[in-house]
Amino acid sequence: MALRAALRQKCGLIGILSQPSSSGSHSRVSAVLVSQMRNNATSPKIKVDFNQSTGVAVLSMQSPPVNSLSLDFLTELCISVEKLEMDRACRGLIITSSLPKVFSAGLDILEMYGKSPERCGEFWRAVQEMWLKMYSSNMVTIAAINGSSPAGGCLLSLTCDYRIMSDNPRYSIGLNETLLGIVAPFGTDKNIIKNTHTCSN
Ligand SMILES: CC/C=C\C/C=C\C/C=C\CC/C=C/CC(=O)SCCNC(=O)CCNC(=O)[C@H](O)C(C)(C)COP(=O)(O)OP(=O)(O)OC[C@H]1O[C@@H](n2cnc3c(N)ncnc32)[C@H](O)[C@@H]1OP(=O)(O)O
Repeated sequence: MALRAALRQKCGLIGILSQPSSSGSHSRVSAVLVSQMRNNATSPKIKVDFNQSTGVAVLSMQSPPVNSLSLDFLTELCISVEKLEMDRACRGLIITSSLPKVFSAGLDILEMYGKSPERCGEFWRAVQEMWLKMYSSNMVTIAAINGSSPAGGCLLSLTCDYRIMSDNPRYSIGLNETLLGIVAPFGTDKNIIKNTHTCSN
């Protein structure tokens, strides 16, 4: 109830949480997705539904099996958020998963093994861009965590203004990446590459 009151106060988003799927789509966002589909051989990993009447967009992560945050995924996510950010009609963003049981498994582990230093740098820059873009967003952002959300998945939800998680004891969330020997690198390119190499060796 406190959350609903806060949302009502901040930007009149009451009612959104109880109707996560939108009734209408936004033509500009659709154009972006069509363009992404043209550029990507694979199907889109992100689906955006914008509801004109509420000013709220629902961004659904749809990258089976576990919405892992690969470079492609992060790039698509950032483009989607950036486009919504530029739309003054869009005041709120709900991030959720269209997969059963998993919100996001965090960073794609395969991006951290056997890759060139250049690719590692590109990947970690994309991670950084994602959380900076989300954290500094002008939109009211909500993570609707409808499944497990370890490590980078947890980070993604922490970048949002609000988090709501399904009440299911089988879903876990937390910053468990050190269990895998992964330490998030510092901000400079030199350290990013050095640190990522440490992880993959
Ligand atoms: C530059 C940075 C600057 C600033 C950072 C700021 C702050 C720092 C704060 C935080 C840093 C955050 C760092 C994060 C690092 C990471 O995220 S590392 C990844 C950690 N993730 C995990 O350990 C998750 C492991 N997976 C699971 O626990 C389960 O898979 C999950 C509960 C998600 C789902 O379970 P289930 O439904 O049973 O599915 P499966 O386990 O059977 O998995 C299905 C297939 O998916 C593959 N998979 C799972 N997770 C990943 C992954 N993370 N990456 C790639 N692939 C993954 C799994 O292997 C299965 O594949 P298969 O079917 O066998 O081929």
